[in-house]
Amino acid sequence: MEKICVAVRVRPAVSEESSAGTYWNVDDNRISLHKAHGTPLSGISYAFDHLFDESCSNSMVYDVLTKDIIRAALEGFNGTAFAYGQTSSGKTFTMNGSEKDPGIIHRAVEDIFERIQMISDREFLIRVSYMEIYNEEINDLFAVENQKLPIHESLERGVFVAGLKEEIVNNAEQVMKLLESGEANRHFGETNMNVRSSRSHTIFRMVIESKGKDTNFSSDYLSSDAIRVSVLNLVDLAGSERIAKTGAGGVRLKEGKHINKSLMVLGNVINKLSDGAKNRGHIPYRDSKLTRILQPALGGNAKTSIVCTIAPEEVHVEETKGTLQFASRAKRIANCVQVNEILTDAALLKRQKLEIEELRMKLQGSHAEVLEQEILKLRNDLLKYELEHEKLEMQLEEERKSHKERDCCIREQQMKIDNLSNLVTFSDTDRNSSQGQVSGRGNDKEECNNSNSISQGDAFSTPCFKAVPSAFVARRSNYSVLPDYSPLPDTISHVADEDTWLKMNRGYIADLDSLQMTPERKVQSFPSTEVTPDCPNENYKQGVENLKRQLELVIQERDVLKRKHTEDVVLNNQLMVELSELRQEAQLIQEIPQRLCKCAANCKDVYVDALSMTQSFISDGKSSTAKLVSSMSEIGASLFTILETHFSMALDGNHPLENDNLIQEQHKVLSDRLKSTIKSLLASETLSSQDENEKNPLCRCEHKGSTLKGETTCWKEKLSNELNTLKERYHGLEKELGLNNQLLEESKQRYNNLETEFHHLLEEREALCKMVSESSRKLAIVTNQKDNVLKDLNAEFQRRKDLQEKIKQFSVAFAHRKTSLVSFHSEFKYKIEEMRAQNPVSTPKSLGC
Ligand SMILES: Nc1ncnc2c1ncn2[C@@H]1O[C@H](COP(=O)(O)OP(=O)(O)OP(=O)(O)O)[C@@H](O)[C@H]1O
Repeated sequence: MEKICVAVRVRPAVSEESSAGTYWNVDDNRISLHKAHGTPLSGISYAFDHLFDESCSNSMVYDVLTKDIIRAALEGFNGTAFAYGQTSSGKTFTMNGSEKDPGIIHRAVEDIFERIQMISDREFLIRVSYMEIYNEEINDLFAVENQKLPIHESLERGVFVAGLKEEIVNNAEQVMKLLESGEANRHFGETNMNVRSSRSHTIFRMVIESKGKDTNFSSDYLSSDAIRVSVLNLVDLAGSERIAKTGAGGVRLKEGKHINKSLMVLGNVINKLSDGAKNRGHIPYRDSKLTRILQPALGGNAKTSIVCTIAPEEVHVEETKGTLQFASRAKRIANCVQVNEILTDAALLKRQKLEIEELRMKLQGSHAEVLEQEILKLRNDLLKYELEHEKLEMQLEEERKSHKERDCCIREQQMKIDNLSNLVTFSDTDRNSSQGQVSGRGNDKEECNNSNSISQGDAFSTPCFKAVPSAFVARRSNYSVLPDYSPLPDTISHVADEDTWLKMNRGYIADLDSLQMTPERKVQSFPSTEVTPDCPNENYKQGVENLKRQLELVIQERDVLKRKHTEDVVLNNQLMVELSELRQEAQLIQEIPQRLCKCAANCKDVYVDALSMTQSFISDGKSSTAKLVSSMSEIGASLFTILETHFSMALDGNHPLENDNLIQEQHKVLSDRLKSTIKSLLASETLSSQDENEKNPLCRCEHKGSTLKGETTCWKEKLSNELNTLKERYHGLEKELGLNNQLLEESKQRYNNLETEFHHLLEEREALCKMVSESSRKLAIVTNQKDNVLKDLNAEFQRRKDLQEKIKQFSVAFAHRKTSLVSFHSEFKYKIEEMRAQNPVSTPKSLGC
């Protein structure tokens, strides 16, 4: 993107003005309005890329502002240079110049042909055309018969004027001659402001085509066959004008209206473009032929420079301010510039061939080796990644398997623990019952004694399992409702007999033969920091349950937070939409002062036209009626100017009330003028008519008319009618102005309300943002908690594993003890048998002792 280059040129003053007024001060690249005694007027100061004061020549302007654009045009960039400013400010002087000091167009033409001579490696073809836009119609200045030409648009040519004569030119002289003939066809006219005023906008266009001469390979081989086409527009605009000042009527008036309208559209286009890409919206290029033709130069593909010409006289202050405002807006526009190259088929083919050649060379040369190596390396890397991937997949699979196994194992272990607990509980009951049996066994013994020791061996026989099956079976059947964990005995001596062992191992498939004999060691009771001795398994389960519940809660909370977050995001989006709507509305409101400004300018024109028409009815220009009308005209015009100033101040963001001094000054000047007019009129009136005149200045005119000699009655009536019409129009305008003011007030009010609302919304949005960040923070905490819970679960899992390991050790030790008990039992039996055999008389009773 490239900004438009904007410069301001101050024309030398036409006449010496009284030093009482204001003046424009040029300092480096800044221009500001100063009071007579040198103090700058606040708010009226502008800076530009370049500023040319009265002493600057056209050659300086060309060198600084346009030379680069002209040179870029030879390299294939589109270029446009135009002059803008009020009438008689020096636009034509800048573009066309004089004999002594040729203007931009002449210098550009000469420069182009000089440069072409210097560029040896390219061929150039230059076509020129010259057109004017007169009363919104395009005329060919090279061929007078080509009038009212239409504008067309095509993909290849963009926007173009159909039927416009284009002359192929070979040298500067040829162009100069053509220009001269074109100038002759151009519309000029005399106005109060300029004896030779341009009544049309003119566009001198040069189409520069170039092609490389050398078709062999060169460093620039890629574009040797491509054709570069650039369009250079040199534009001299007609000047904006105040009809009151130019004194235009009839044809001039019509021309002036067209000029003003097209310049207004240009101003609108510049305004929109200066708003920046985001806010600009529709650009009204099509509203005038001028903007349509200049479209590429305004925000399009062209290097553009604008020279804004101003008149330094105090009487033109308002117009100058308008021009400077236009210039400062234009300064903000950026164009997108690029070389215009057209590829012919041959060029395309050649370009592709070269590309293929280049690729082949790359492959064949040492580059190919590097590439091959690189490919090999990449392949190796790929293989490595694949292998790693496979390995990781296998690991993952193994992990999954082991995880499953572990799960199964845990479940099994859990069952075993349950069984053991049941059995331990059962063994207690069993022991109690076996104690009862022992005490009952005493009776049995007695019975045995009675039955002569038939069942002696029963004293050592294993307790009958079938004797207590029902309780055990009942317990087993209620397995699932049994407590999951019961304390294991501290020593294995409590479960010393084989049957009880068998009972204990029901449901636990333990291959006793495979059990290794381990050295006897003291079996630790179950260590558990958290497990209470009375019901540790229950506690474990409960702990796990709690953790699970916590996890669920955390997940729930996370879901709620997520939902809330989504809702917040939706709300935020809605707020953003509302915000952009409000901004658009505010934009519209901001445009109101601008519209009011235009409205005031139009009203002023109408008012001044009407008064100048009235003046034309008065034959005696020195009569008091003429004086009255003329001073009314001036006062009215000044009033409108004040209004315009106020609106333009509002447009620039300055509140009119803030510049109270200026307003008061203007007000004072006006009242002084009014007073002096009334005084002079009063002096020529009779005493009787004086009172009446003071009350009603319009009646005064009538009376004056009646008393003045030499003025016919018919004339008087005409004048009075005219004045009445004027009065009505003036009142109408006053009303309109009042309404506009009211509208402005309302708009301001609305704007303030909107601003307040906007602030509220911003606050709300901020609060929402805070809530969202708070929610995110909570979410992070909850996620953290969840991680902790998962860690706890893993720890729990590990503890269980350890526990199972201990149970296993306990089982091994238990088996070992059992084996030694069994061997002890059989040894004991054997010894008793032996003793019995040695001492057959000893009684079982004594043996039992
Ligand atoms: N920089 C300058 N130096 C000397 N004379 C100038 C300069 N600028 C303008 N003038 C003179 O001022 C007069 C008006 O200038 P010019 O015709 O160029 O104004 P303009 O802006 O083209 O007016 P319009 O819009 O009416 O065509 C001419 O006589 C011109 O020679």
